[in-house]
Amino acid sequence: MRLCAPARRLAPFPSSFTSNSSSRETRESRKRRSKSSSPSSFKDDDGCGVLDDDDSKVRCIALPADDDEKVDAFLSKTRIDAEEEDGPGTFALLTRMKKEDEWTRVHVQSTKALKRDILSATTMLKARRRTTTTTSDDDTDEKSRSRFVVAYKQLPIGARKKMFKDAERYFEERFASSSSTTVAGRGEDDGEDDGSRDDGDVKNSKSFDTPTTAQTLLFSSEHVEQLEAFGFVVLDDVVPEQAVRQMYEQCESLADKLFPVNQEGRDDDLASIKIDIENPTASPLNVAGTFLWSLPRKLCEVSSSSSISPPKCALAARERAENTAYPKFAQLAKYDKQGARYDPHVDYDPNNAEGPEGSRICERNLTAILYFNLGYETEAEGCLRVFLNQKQQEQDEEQEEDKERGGEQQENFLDIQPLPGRLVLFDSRRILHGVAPSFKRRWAMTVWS
Ligand SMILES: O=C(O)CCC(=O)C(=O)O
Ligand SMILES: [Fe+2]
Repeated sequence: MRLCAPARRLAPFPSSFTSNSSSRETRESRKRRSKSSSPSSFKDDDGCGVLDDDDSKVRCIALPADDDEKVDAFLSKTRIDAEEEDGPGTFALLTRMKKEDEWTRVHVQSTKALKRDILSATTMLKARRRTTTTTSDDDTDEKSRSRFVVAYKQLPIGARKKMFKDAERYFEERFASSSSTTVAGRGEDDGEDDGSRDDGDVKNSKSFDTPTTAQTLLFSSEHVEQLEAFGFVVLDDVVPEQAVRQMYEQCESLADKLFPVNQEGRDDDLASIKIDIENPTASPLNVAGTFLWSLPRKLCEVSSSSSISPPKCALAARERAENTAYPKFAQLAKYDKQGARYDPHVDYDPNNAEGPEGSRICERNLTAILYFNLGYETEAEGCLRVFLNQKQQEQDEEQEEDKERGGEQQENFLDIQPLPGRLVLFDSRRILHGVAPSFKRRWAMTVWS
């Protein structure tokens, strides 16, 4: 296995795991907000407009699709900007596609920086509109119909999920005659944890050749022993090159459908993909997800055929993976910005029981990550940084000292390159890890079983 040379001790990653810092909206800021946002009917001069729906308490804002300045000015005027005290919030967003005359619906949830989220979503939708609409003889008509509609409402903490559902219903009734693409960026995430809740789905319109399946013969007893001893194991080329390529292509086709987590300490964009394990070859990423969900069983099988006890994390993961009542999701993550990273964290949080049973953070046992990064073969950036646990580190240091007295001390982490077809498995409850700054688009699929 090719690993990056251990870098310096990790300075820029503060040990901030999950942030729970979203401040509650104060009475004053609510007052300010309601004073500053008065209109009660849809005004449409300037291409901007606001509608407050008294019954649903949803505020709906229409923004021109082609004028960033106007959008910016309007959002500032309505005071949903990052400077204002961060209140929990929810919004959803629609744009109208010209040709098919369909609504594309994008959901975004946010507790912070609402304006930034809206702007990045509008930018993305504009880009998508540009690539999907052809030049038309009826440009005026397109302009008049192309605008973004944002519905949002400020909420007390804890009420977000319900509100999100309400906003969704509101959109359905008001606008959505048909929706061509559904993107669930952050699903039921309440925006306060690591943003990787397993919810929502991405339906991909592109059709693929029948994907090649991932390897079935995978683990040796050494791999299982490594997982037990170190808490993690790395396996290369678990997916044939052709299959990695198909997976990579599907990732790229979904690139503009992912949403930023907007959480301190991480810069990835996410989508949660529903995995149909009954129909593994439904799409290349479904192959990948099915494969990742099959790993706990494989680990246990290899253990029993080699007469070694399966690692505890694998046993617990198998139970979860094989419970057919639990929905199966995989997280698709894209690190796209220059220097995008994910600070050190542990995937498991015993206190986080949000979401449906079977996909809660407090239930995670085994983390399985598959990389699709064609073009990363020679890069030493965007490594998965695994911190060696103390016990192991002490052992390594002792050995090192035995070998070369006075030699350089062993670093306490290992950098693992996100190479295409590489699989990394680790104990979700034991392993502290992060993503070192990446300077090239980086794709990973993760399943927590
Ligand atoms: O993509 C990776 O290598 C790791 C990402 C990660 O740690 C996570 O999403 O929890
Ligand atoms: Fe993680």
